Amino acid sequence: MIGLVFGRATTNHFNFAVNPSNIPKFGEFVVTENRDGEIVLGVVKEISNLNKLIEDDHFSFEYLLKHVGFSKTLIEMNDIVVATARVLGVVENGDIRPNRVPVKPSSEVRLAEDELLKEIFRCDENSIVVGNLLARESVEVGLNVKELVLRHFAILSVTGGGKSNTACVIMDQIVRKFNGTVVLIDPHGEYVHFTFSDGSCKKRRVLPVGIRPETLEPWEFASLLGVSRDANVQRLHLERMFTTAKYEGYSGRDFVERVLELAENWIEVAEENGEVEFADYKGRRKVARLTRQRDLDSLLRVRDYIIRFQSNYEDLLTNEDTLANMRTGYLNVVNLSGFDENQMRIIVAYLLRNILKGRIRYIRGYTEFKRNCPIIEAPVLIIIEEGHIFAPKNDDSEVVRWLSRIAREGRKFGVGIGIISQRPKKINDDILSQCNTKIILRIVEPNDQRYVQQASEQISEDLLNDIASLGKGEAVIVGSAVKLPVAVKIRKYPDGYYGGGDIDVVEEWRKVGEKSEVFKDLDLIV
Ligand SMILES: Nc1ncnc2c1ncn2[C@@H]1O[C@H](COP(=O)(O)OP(=O)(O)OP(=O)(O)O)[C@@H](O)[C@H]1O
Repeated sequence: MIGLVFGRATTNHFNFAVNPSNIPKFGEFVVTENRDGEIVLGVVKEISNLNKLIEDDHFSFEYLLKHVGFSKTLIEMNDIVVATARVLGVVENGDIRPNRVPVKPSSEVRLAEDELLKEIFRCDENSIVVGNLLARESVEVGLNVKELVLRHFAILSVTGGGKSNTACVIMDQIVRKFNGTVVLIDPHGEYVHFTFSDGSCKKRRVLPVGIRPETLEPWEFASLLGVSRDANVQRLHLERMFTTAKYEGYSGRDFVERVLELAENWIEVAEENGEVEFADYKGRRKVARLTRQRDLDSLLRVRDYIIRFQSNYEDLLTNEDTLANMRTGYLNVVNLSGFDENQMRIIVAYLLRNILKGRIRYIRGYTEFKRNCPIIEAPVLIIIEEGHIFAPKNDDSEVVRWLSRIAREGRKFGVGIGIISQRPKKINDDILSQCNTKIILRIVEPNDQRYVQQASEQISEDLLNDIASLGKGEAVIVGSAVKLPVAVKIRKYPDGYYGGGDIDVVEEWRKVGEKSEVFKDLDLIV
C-alpha cells in the first residue's frame, strides 16, 4: 500500500496521503476502491507537499501511524505528501468501464500491478506494440490494428518530435506481422530506403509515379486539366475528345497530344460550321455532329486548358502506372519528391479515388478492376506524410474530397488513412476529427494544442498539459485503438532504417572538407 484516500473524493478524482519514502511518480497508475467496493484505476496527476494535515478528515494520528506507516516524527514535522489522481475507470476482466460511484474515503491506495496494466493495454495477436507506458517501462502498449486502420489515425507533433519514427513502428508491424498492405504517400522521399526492423527490404516497393490519362474517367480528366465542375459545354467537348483518343488507342503523353490535335481540328471546323466525328460516350463507334461558330469560345478554352496542362504537368504523364505496380502485403512507397504541391495533390487524388472505387467494386464482386490496381483484393492502409498538403483547411479540391470520402466511408470497404503532420491546425477539421485514434507527440504551439483537443473529445485539460511537456519520442495516445488515453514512450525504430534521422551537418561538412584536402594538390596540377 502506498497511501490512503482522504479529503474530497469524487467519481473523477481523489487525493491520497502518501508515505514520503514511497512517493509515486507523475503519471503512475494506482488502484483503490469506490464506495461499492469496485477496483478503480487512477493515474497520478499531481503531487504536492501538505505542510498541514487536513484536520477534518476523521484521521487519527494513530490510524495514520498504523495504516500508512507515517512515523510520528513525520506527522509532528507535518511533512505529509499528497498526491492527486484522476480516475480512469472501474477495472473489470481487463477492461475499463466508467466509474459511477465516488472513491471511498480512507480506502487504501496501491500501485497498479504490472499484470493488470498489461491486460488493460493489451499486446495481443490483434495489436501492434507501439511502445511502453511512460510511467511503467515494464508494460508494453498495444494499438488494436482493426480500430487503428478502419477508424483512421493521425500522428501529430512539432518537427523532430518523432512522427516518422512512430509511423515506421506501425508500418513495420502491419506489413511484417499482419501481411497488411500499406500505401505510403511520401512527399520528400524520406522512406525510399525504408528498411524493416528485421533488416530486410523485400516487402518494400518504391513505385514509379505517374498517371495514365487514358485510365481516368472523362470527368476526372477534365478536373485534372482544371476545367471547373460547372463548365458543362467545355466538359462535353472534352469528354468527346477524350473518348475519341481512347477509342483510337492512344496512351500516356500521346493521348494528351491527340486530345489537343482534336481540339485544334474542331476549332477550324467550327469556324466553317462543319461536321466533326467522335467516338460515342461508350467508346463503341464514331458518330458525327455539326459544330457551329457558337461553340468556338468553349473549344478555345478547352484547347488552352490542354496546352497549360501539358506545360505544367507533362512529367506526370507516363505509360507506367503507379496503381498497377502496387502489391498486396507490401509497403508501397509513392515517392513524390521533385513534384510541386499541385502535382502531388493531383496524383494523390487519382490514387485515393482509384483505391476507394476499386475496393467498392471488388467487394461488390466486380473483380476485373484488380488488373489496374492489384492491391484492392485486401484492405488498404494509406499513410500520408505532410498531411496538411493534401488535406488543407478551407479547400474543396479533388484530393480533399476523396480524403473526406475515405474518412467517412472507408471503414465499410476496408480503406483506412493515417495522416502525419506537424501543422495540425492547417488540416481540414472534418478529416482530422474522423481520425479516431490520435498519436500526439510533442505539440507546444497553443493554437495547435487547442485544435487537436477540439478534434478529439477524449483530450482533457490535464492530457493537454501532458502534451506540452512530452519529450522526444513520447506521445499521448487517445482513441479507439487504445482502451483509454495513455502516455507512451514510443519504441525507437533503428537509426538509418528510414530517412528520419537529422542530417549530421558538422559530419557532412567535415567529410567534404577532408575530400577537398585530398584533391587540393590535384586542382593545382589541373
Ligand atoms: N521514440 C523515439 N525514441 C528515441 N528517439 C526518437 C524517437 N522517435 C524519434 N526519435 C529521434 O528523433 C529524431 C526525429 O525523429 P523523426 O524524424 O521521427 O521526427 P519527425 O517528427 O518525423 O521529424 P520531421 O517533422 O522533421 O519529419 C530522430 O533523430 C529520431 O532518431
